[in-house]
Amino acid sequence: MSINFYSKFFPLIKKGVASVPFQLRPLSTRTDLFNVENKSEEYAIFRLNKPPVNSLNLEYLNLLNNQLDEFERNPKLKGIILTSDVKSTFSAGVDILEMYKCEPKRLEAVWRAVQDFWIKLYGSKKIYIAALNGHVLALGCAIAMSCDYRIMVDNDKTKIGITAVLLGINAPSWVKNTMINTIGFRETEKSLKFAKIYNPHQALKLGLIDEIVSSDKLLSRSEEVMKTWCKIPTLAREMTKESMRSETLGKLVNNREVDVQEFITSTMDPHLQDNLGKYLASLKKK
Ligand SMILES: CCCCC/C=C\C/C=C\C=C\CC(=O)SCCNC(=O)CCNC(=O)[C@H](O)C(C)(C)COP(=O)(O)OP(=O)(O)OC[C@H]1O[C@@H](n2cnc3c(N)ncnc32)[C@H](O)[C@@H]1OP(=O)(O)O
Repeated sequence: MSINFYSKFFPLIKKGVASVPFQLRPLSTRTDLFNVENKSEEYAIFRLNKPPVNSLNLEYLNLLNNQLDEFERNPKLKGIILTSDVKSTFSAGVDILEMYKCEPKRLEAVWRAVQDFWIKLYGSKKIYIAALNGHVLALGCAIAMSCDYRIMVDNDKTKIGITAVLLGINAPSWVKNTMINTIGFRETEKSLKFAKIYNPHQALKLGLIDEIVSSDKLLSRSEEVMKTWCKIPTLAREMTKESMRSETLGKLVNNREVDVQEFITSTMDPHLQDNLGKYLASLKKK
């Protein structure tokens, strides 16, 4: 079995690693939109910070993709805790303004960046723990499901799920596959077909998340889990992750153009544009 999982799927990144010698990174990286805090040589906390809801537009996706590459380039780093500094929201998914009345070229770039993000995250050999401080919707939910473990705050008002179908959208197959791998086929079918949104206790029962903790314990519990997992023999853990995920990953890696075209065609559809307009207005009316 190949252990060169990351380089198999990311030849350009491999090239970067080969040509740029590893350099020691500063202890933390802070931008206006996210914050990386290296807790030790072994793991870091990666906090999204794009109020009000960490929606993902093209520029933000590009920024986050660069940061994922940065993590991959650090051979000592074993894991990342992905969380959000935005009060009550982990992520509301793609910025709907990128999809509404959009230019096809820009929409294509957005979706390619979404694909890149998922491929990098789902295909990473590192340990990703999602510390879900708030709402986890649409692509935000796909991101959480692509991590290795999900811990969510104990707050009945916090929502997690994918409601694409309400807008007339058939979720992309890689999102469906990620969900099937997380909660199984039947629950995925019900969840997507009926636009199910769950509170943390419902999500735990389903296996969509792995643990619930009070908000003050979210990070300490995530770090506790991370420290335990960092002790697992690295190579064996990485090989196990690769063997569990390569088939699902390959389905998008080998099918990116079709996925892009499907997304553009369905998003540009006048009926969907109409729905998106009404949806945006309803979000703003609240
Ligand atoms: C719409 C297409 C869905 C497609 C799904 C398809 C497949 C799933 C897999 C991949 C997905 C890809 C595409 C997407 O991810 S599209 C994003 C879909 N996201 C949502 O439907 C979430 C919508 N948001 C909410 O439900 C709530 O905002 C939330 C529960 C997250 C937070 O509620 P809260 O009450 O705290 O805040 P609000 O007042 O609702 O929002 C504040 C502010 O933010 C704006 N906003 C919210 N979400 C988005 C967004 N995704 N994009 C852009 N802007 C967003 C909202 O309009 C408010 O704006 P303003 O009034 O302050 O101007």
